[in-house]
Amino acid sequence: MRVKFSKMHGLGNDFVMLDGISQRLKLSPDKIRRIADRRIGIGCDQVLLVEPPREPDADFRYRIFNADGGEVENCGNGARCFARFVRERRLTGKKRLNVETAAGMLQLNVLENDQVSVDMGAPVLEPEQIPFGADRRAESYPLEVHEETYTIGAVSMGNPHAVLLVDDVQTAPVTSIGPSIETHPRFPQKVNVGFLQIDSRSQAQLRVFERGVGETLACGTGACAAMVYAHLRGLVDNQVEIHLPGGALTIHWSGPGQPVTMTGPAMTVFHGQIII
Ligand SMILES: N[C@H](CCC[C@H](N)C(=O)O)C(=O)O
Repeated sequence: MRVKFSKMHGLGNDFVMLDGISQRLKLSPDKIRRIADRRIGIGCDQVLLVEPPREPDADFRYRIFNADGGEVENCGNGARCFARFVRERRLTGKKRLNVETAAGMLQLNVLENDQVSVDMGAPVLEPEQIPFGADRRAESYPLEVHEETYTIGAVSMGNPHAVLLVDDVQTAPVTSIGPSIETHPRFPQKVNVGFLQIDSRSQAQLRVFERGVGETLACGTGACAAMVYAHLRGLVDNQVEIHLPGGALTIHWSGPGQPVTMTGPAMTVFHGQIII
């Protein structure tokens, strides 16, 4: 089957965008893995599928698949690219979009100069909703990994995140303990793992070992989760510029129960057809 796609990225977190409205697609985990494979396919961190909405007040439904083929609940960088994609493909002329995801509704606002702002909804902090194994909700949690005990934050942005504070993000053990935390038994649906260096009350640096992918150049939900954890610990103000290896995102959050807003770029690289 020939399938049209657009290759896009948000700060180097790269995506294959598929229009499931103008073309009938039958995807499987194996097909997703082949599309995402950087040798036998197109290559990407996530495959994003645009579908007609099921909710009455949604403009579109958008589904997210990690490179390992697993479907997940949310993708921040992907949401910004999604907004640009549906406008470029003339699927809408709107600049304010309501988008249905497995994690709930997102509000997207297309701004000038390739920027998109996303209302990511309120973070979820109750352990059983993350899900994370803990007796009760706490500001941070001890986590045993390879006979070491790490202090983590646990936050869901629709998808689960563990966040560790580090002194130097360049030397953080992203690839040595990232995989062990990603598959830690206290995270029954696995977890994205963020390593956060706080430089001031409004500036921080972050690297993320993403569930189902590995380390990416940027992670939008990871930036939101990391800012929420730092804010809960009283270490940052209500707006923080999070610097990831691929570039910076502006995250705004004013406290529990409030939505997190993420603003950043979305770029289209090329269009093509793949035979799957
Ligand atoms: N790996 C994530 C999905 C993609 C998130 C990331 N690419 C973003 O921009 O938020 C997960 O398994 O929950």
